[in-house]
Amino acid sequence: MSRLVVVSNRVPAPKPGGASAGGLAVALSGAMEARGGVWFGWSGDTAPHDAPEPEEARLIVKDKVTYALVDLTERDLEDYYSGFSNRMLWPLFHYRMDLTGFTRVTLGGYYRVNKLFSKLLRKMVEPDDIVWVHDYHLVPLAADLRAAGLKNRMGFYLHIPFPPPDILTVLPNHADIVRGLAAYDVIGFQTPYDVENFETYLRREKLGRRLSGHRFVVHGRAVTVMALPVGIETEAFAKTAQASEKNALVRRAEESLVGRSLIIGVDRLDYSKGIAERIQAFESFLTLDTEWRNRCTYLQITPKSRSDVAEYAQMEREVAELAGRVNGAHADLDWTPIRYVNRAIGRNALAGLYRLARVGLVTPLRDGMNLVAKEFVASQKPKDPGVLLLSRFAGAAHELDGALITNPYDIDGTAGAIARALEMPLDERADRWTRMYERIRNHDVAWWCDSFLKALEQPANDGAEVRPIKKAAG
Ligand SMILES: O=P(O)(O)OC[C@H]1O[C@H](O[C@H]2O[C@H](CO)[C@@H](O)[C@H](O)[C@H]2O)[C@H](O)[C@@H](O)[C@@H]1O
Ligand SMILES: O=c1ccn([C@@H]2O[C@H](COP(=O)(O)OP(=O)(O)O)[C@@H](O)[C@H]2O)c(=O)[nH]1
Repeated sequence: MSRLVVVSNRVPAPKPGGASAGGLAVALSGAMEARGGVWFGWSGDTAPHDAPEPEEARLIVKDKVTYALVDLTERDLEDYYSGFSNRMLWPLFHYRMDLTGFTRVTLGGYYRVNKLFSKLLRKMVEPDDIVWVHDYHLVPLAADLRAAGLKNRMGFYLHIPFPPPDILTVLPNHADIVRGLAAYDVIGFQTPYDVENFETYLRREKLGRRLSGHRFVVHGRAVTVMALPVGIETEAFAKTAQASEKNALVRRAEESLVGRSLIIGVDRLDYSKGIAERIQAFESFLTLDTEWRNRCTYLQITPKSRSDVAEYAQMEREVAELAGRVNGAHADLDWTPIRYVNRAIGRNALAGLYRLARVGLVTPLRDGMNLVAKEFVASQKPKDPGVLLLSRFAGAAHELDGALITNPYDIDGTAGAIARALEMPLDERADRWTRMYERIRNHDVAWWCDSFLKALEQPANDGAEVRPIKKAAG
């Protein structure tokens, strides 16, 4: 078995109190701990503005995993992470052209950091290693590594949606980004919709086509393209949830409900998650279904995220104001309808809270997958499960057909679905839950990881023409 080298912007390197809220790190941690290898990426630390460019990554070895970490300067983070990745690619790929901000400076920073990663990484990669790069921050990395002579098998997985061509082409360097993808041997997307959008883009822009099945020609190079939905450690998560009934925080939360039904939402504070629309739907539900007043509590756990990006800072204010306004309008002397928590909760307690909840609200406006939806399902009591309300715009909706599927833009429709979920009889709840649990048990994170690596480790021998990759501009 070849050594695996995983590359991602965020690396959950072992550090005291380092609980990470974010699905990529959560998904990969289990897989990396099981297989071992090298995990390369940003350390999470900021180097001083005038620090010399690093010549080597900093290594931390824990069990089977070597974490190879790079500090980035404030300028790099501003341009590459906050700028091009999170102010251009993120909103655009989540269908939010209105929130994008493109500048040549941030674009330059994106290519600059990818080149820095390539410079440090190629010193560590051995000829037999397989390299698996994750997410939109690092698309050009393989082209840079190939330009430096690396011939390894390299795969790329996109954790966020791949948008339709009319949206993607808003990106001034869209052709370069897709040329960057062509340097990989295997490209993984979350859902068949993403593959469909990719294929339509190639056809319309005349940059490639499907050969057959999973094989595509992209910019003249043959690559494997797959829809492979990311999973969770389903059975381990279910056990954690069961054990978490005794967790002190969960017990406190349960006692504080004094018998009221719990409705839960767990999301990074991100406009893609539809938190404001969800709060509005909850308010509409309280207004329409007055008999539920003082009989349910909505707990929204929302750690702050990417606060250096202006759109996130603005959203922080708007959501806090909205939650405050709804509470002001509907609270009673002994009841606060919405508990809005801005800190990250550890996964043990989270599992117990999901299990306590009668309803899980997962209503993003657009989401690559959404692991919270799967964690909620994994945590339920088989004999008395809660109900998942799931946006049709989450990747998870392609798999979790036992959820109540909602349109988060339809505020009153979502309000009606909350009432339906709270009132759903046990046999229907159990039937829906069983279908979903079976799906996530059979398609867990180990399945996802093994399926991708199998495709990456076995070169396809289809004789398709492969011509050398031109270096991506930057
Ligand atoms: O690293 P951050 O900027 O703090 O953001 C956290 C992660 O958010 C995104 O997660 C995505 O991956 C999940 C797992 O596949 C998926 O369920 C979710 O729908 C996606 O939004 C982002 O793609 C990651 O790179 C970030 O680390
Ligand atoms: O307070 C929190 C909030 C979230 N999470 C975790 O962060 C991940 C969020 O992943 P998801 O795919 O739902 O969305 P993303 O944040 O990656 O867009 C899930 O595993 C959550 O359990 C956490 O550990 N603590």
